[in-house]
Order: sequence, then structure tokens, then C-alpha cells
Amino acid sequence: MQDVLVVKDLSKTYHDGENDTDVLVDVSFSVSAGQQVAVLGSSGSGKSTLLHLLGGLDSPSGGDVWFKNQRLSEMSSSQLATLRNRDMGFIYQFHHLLAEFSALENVAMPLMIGGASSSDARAKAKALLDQVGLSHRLTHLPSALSGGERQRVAIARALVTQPSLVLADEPTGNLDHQTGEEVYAMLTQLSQQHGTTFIVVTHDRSLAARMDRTLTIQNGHLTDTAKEHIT
Ligand SMILES: Nc1ncnc2c1ncn2[C@@H]1O[C@H](COP(=O)(O)OP(=O)(O)OP(=O)(O)O)[C@@H](O)[C@H]1O
Repeated sequence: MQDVLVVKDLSKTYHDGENDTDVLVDVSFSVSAGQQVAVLGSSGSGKSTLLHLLGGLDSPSGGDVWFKNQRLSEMSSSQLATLRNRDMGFIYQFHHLLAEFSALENVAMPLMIGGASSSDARAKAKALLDQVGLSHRLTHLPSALSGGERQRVAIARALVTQPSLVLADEPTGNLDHQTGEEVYAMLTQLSQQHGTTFIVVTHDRSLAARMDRTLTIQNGHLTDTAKEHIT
């Protein structure tokens, strides 16, 4: 199976005044198309740092990330922005929805930024909001939605461009257990349906156990546990 992501000797050191913090040290792995990967590690171990490097939101101190054979370090910031808009989806612990736009407009936004017509973007956004069970909440502003509903809008927004890769940073960390379970089930089911490669940072080992594979960060190094061997 084709690799969507290839990570080679990736390192990240933060320089903060007198202090150097080696967060990631020569980390290497690859992720094949459609694979679902959990990233585990204690607080401060570097999970968000890794996700930012994979999404080209931050630059490594050493090593490289290739996304669909494109080396991120060779791309300009505008090329990276286009790549992220077209082929990556991001979901955060807090939904990051635009407060003054409706659920439908929030989900349509990435398509419109990518140049789609308003009618096309709204039709696709509506279809995805239907899929996440929010067809009755299209015109609601984020402030008029529950926490779980907001995360479902954020999921729809991340998937609306049909990205190859979705990066999620504790997407259910702000929800109660039951709602978190529902949102997580929806996220994994939709990414499976769409054949999306999915990398999720979580503290929850039981959620991680349901993924194809777990990457655990400890002292800057990765332990890679595959649930099953995927060729
Ligand atoms: N911009 C920065 N400058 C300096 N140090 C940083 C910066 N960003 C992160 N760090 C440090 O890097 C380490 C890893 O941070 P990161 O946010 O990646 O951890 P994490 O595993 O996602 O943590 P958590 O589970 O608590 O969210 C931490 O020790 C943090 O203090």
C-alpha cells in the first residue's frame, strides 16, 4: 500500500533562553493510505509538536517529512497553505469554529477558500453535516450548539475537502465520556468510509487500542505498536 506520510530522522529542539529542550530525537516512521494511528505519550512528551510537524505548521530542527512524496521542507509557506487546505484536515480539542458563521458556512469555508463556488461548497457541506447527524442545525451559530455538536461540525469541516490525511489533537478531550465516545466513533467511521489516513493524539488508551496502530512518544523517541501487520 502507498505511504501517505514518510518521516525520516525527525528532530525538534526548542530553544528557550538558556534552555534547549530536545522534544523529538531522530524519529522515523511511515503511514500507509487509510491507516488509523493513535499518538500516545505523557503530558509534555511532544505529541502536539509531532502533529504540527506532520502538518507543516512548524519546522523541524532536523530530518524530513514527506506527504504524498512531497518534501514539506522544500515547499514555500503558500504551497504549504494550499496543500493543507486541499489535502489535510485538522481537528483540535477546542473546535476553532468561526463564531460569526453558521455551522453550514463553517463547513463550506475550506471549499470556498479552495476556489469552489458558494452553491457547490454549501451543497457538499450540507451533505457532510447530514452524515454527522446535524441536518437540523445548519443555520445555528457555534455558540448555539452543544460541545459534542461543535466537534461534529469540526469533523465535517475537516473532511469536507476529502483530504488524504486528517490530523486530530485530542478531539474528544473537552467532551464528557459518552459524548466523546460518540464523536470518536463518528470520526473513525467517516474516515474509514472516505479512506482517509487518520492520526489522532489522545490520552485515552482504550480509544488508542481501537486504532490500527499506536505510536508512543517517550523521552523524544517513538515506540511503534501495530495492531496487525498492514502491507
Ligand atoms: N514554542 C515552544 N517553545 C519552547 N518549548 C516548547 C514550545 N512548544 C512546546 N514546548 C515544550 O515542548 C514539550 C512538548 O510539548 P507538546 O505540546 O508537544 O507536548 P504534548 O505531548 O502535546 O503535551 P500535552 O499532552 O500536555 O498537550 C513540552 O515540554 C513543552 O514545554
